[in-house]
Amino acid sequence: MREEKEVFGVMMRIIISSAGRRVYLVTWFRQALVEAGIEGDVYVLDHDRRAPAAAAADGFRQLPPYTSGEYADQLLRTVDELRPTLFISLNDCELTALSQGLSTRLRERGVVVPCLEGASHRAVADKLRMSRALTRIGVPTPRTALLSDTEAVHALLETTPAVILKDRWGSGSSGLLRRTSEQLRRWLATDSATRSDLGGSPDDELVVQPDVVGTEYGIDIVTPVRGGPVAGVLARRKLSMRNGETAAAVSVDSSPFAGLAAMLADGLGIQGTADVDLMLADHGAASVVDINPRFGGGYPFSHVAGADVPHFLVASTLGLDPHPRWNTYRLGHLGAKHEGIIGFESSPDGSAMGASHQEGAASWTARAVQTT
Ligand SMILES: NC(=O)CC[C@H](N)C(=O)O
Repeated sequence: MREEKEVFGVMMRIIISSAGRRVYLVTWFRQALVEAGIEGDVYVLDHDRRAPAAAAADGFRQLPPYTSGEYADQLLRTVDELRPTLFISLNDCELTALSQGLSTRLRERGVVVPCLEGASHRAVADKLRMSRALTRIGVPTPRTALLSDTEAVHALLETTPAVILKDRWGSGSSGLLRRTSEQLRRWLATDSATRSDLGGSPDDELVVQPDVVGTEYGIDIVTPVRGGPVAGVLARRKLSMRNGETAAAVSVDSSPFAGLAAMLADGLGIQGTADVDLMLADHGAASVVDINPRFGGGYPFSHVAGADVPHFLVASTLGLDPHPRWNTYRLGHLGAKHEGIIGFESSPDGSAMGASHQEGAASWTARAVQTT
């Protein structure tokens, strides 16, 4: 696929579901289409009709919450209406639904849906299961025990001076607490009725892991959208976190992570892109602490350094050769996230309708103008 040549006759509609605040991804997918000369558009689906990403998209449809019995049927109706070529989700709950059969129903409609299959998805969504699954496929990961499994926790405390506790089903570092092993031993020795609250979650919803001293890295493992060998790995060293997401990071050479990426891609059956957090201990050993089978909060740092995963995913969906530059980026490039704001064209009741720079939105604007 060459930027300067138009790909005649190809019309590609991309749906980014649960796009939320990730305006940049909508923009980068739209750019990927334009730069490759592919006619197409990017639609956003979200429960929140004021989701910022909706304002950056060519079109928007509101969906019920994932917990609603209406969610799956409404999603299928929306897909039948919009007939996308590629459907990607940025939300872990939605990815759970996709991995449990919804992706099959979308694929039956001819839509390309990169996601993990059920067992692999369960393995990455649950940190207890993840540690077992990764150990089984030979990927280093911290020893993990459920807080409610007192025996396993005591055994783990023997191996480390300090531990971290985090949400078993959490994303990023949600619910993260640090305790010395001695503090946790004392906490466990206290009568459960009079114990201080530890993070607010029930004991079987928190996992305990050794507090690995080292440097945190984030990588994206990129594979073809229908699965296959690793096509690229993008890496950055995290400098700061905010709300469970990387806030500042510097791009680094990904080659030290190539072996690990291949094991994960093969062991889990990664499709498209997966965001992986790693700790590199001071003595050099890497261990995987979190896996999100989607674009995560770390990808923007690789993109601003020059990588272009949206381009690769578009090419992979259409069976075209990607431009090899998608997988190159400047090393040592520092990125820092900042606040942004986007304007919506509004309907008379104030609900978000889309942005004014797009064709689709232009008719909404006209409709809004007519009715006021
Ligand atoms: N929310 C997420 O995507 C998880 C955090 C992500 N791995 C990051 O480093 O930003």
